Order: sequence, then C-alpha cells, then structure tokens
Amino acid sequence: MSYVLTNDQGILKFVINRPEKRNAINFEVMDGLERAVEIVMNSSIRYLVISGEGDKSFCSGGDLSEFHSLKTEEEAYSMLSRMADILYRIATLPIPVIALVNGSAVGGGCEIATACDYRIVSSEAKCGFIQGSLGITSGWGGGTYLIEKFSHTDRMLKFLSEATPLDSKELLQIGWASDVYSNDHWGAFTQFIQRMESVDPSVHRAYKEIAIRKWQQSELRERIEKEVRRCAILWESEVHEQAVQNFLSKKK
Ligand SMILES: CC[C@H](C(=O)O)C(=O)SCCNC(=O)CCNC(=O)[C@H](O)C(C)(C)COP(=O)(O)OP(=O)(O)OC[C@H]1O[C@@H](n2cnc3c(N)ncnc32)[C@H](O)[C@@H]1OP(=O)(O)O
Repeated sequence: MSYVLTNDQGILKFVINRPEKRNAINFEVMDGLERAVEIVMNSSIRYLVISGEGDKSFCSGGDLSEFHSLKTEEEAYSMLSRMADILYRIATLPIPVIALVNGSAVGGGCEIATACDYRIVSSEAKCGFIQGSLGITSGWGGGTYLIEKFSHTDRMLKFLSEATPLDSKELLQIGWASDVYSNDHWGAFTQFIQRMESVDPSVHRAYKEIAIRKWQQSELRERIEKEVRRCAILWESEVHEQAVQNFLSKKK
C-alpha cells in the first residue's frame, strides 16, 4: 500500500509509504488522503499528522513516471484539480493539521506541507517549490497558500520563484517551518502538541474556524482554482516535457 493510515488515540497518522520514489504522490496516495479526510469529518479525531516513510524524504511531489503520461492542459488539469481539492479539504479540516516533515519536501510535497496548519521540520530536510525548474508553477494550491498564510510576500515570492530548496535554518527564518527537530520525529510531534493537549479539542476546533472563515471570505478556493488552471496551461509547454524527460532519463 502506498500509504499507512493509523488512528493513535484520536491522532490520525497518514504516512506516505513510497520511499523507493522518495514518497512521490500517485493516485493511490490521493485515494488515501481522501479517506483520511472522510475519517476526520466523521469521527472525533483531534489531530491529523501527515508524514513520509523513511528519513530521506517527506514527499517529492507528483510521481513524474506516473504523471508523465499527462500531456494536454485538460489531462493535467484533471489530476491537478483533484489534488488541489484534496489539499483544500485538508487545509480546512476543523482540527489542527500537522506536516511532520521527516525529510526533503519538494514540488507538490512542499505544497502539501504548506497546506497544513503547522510544519515540524527535520534539521536535515531541504524544502522548496522546484516546480519552476520544470517549467511549471505550483498546481495543487501551494503558491496560493504560501501568499495567503505568510507575511513578507517578497520572501514568499522569492521562495517560489527561485525554485530552490531551503535548509531547515532558512525555513525557520522565513517563518515557513513552525519548528525544527533533530532525531526522533514522532517524539518531536508529541513535544509540539504537549501544551495543546491541556486544552479541550473543542477549543482547537473553534480557533480553526476563525482561519477557515477568513479563507472563505477571501475566496481562497477560487484563487487556488486560478493557480491550478495556470499550472495546467504551463504543463503543455515543451520546457516542461523536456525537463521531465531529462529527470526520467537521469540527464540532469
Ligand atoms: C503540482 C505539483 C507537481 C506535479 O507533479 O503535479 C510537482 O510536484 S512537480 C515536481 C515533481 N517532483 C520532482 O521534480 C522531484 C524529483 N526528485 C528529485 O528531485 C529527487 O529525487 C529528490 C530531491 C526528491 C531526492 O533526491 P535523492 O538523490 O535523495 O534521490 P534520487 O533522485 O536518487 O531518487 C531516488 C529514486 O526516487 C525516484 N523519484 C524521486 N522523486 C520522484 C518523483 N517525484 N517521481 C517519480 N520518481 C521519483 C527517482 O527516480 C529514483 O528512482 P530510481 O529508480 O532509484 O532511479
């Protein structure tokens, strides 16, 4: 199975389980994320944690070998919009959502982490929106979340436009990393929520509603839709086709 989903005493843990592909996202992982959202919406889950198997990678974005078959704008849009919808449903879950960034998060992997409320980042991890190096933009909503959630728009536009992963110190400095840890990542999660645990989950839900109301009033979902469409248009470009071909043939 491409993911492992466990309910640990009200903490729903979703681990992308494709370490042989640096935890790249394929349609099966998307199925799993949709299942996780349904569980949260229909039970008394207190936290959702998303992480990756192993210590090398959180997620390397879309599976280039699987998604390389998508050639046209509409073929790309179909995949992009499905994942953008999943990430919006995750972002607007009525509970705290934590990305436990156990390793590199690049491309769509960085988008997933950005859609979460918090990012607990390994000191060894490098994270970045490398989509630009493939001739496309973020396409799952990550760019819109970045501009929406963080101050210093100049730093965020630079983060996107350089298409270069940052190290954990830089990620903390620009405010993207909520916390940085060394060694045991689940221990880091437990420590991160320690104080929250003394507050009733109903309060956490009430505070999350404030953020969700702001996003609804500012038409966040509609703005994400424009990002998705723009990425789909760029997907058709020769630059993108060649960049993916180079990666798959390992010609850097
Ligand atoms: C809108 C989102 C958009 C989308 O696709 O929808 C994107 O996410 S675009 C960005 C897509 N992702 C990438 O371009 C990242 C590609 N991968 C890398 O840059 C590196 O693999 C990295 C930095 C994640 C890890 O580097 P490392 O040296 O540790 O590992 P390798 O490069 O040797 O990779 C090991 C193994 O995994 C395969 N792999 C890695 N990433 C992907 C991927 N995204 N899709 C498919 N396969 C991937 C890689 O080919 C190697 O396979 P092997 O058979 O061992 O050669």
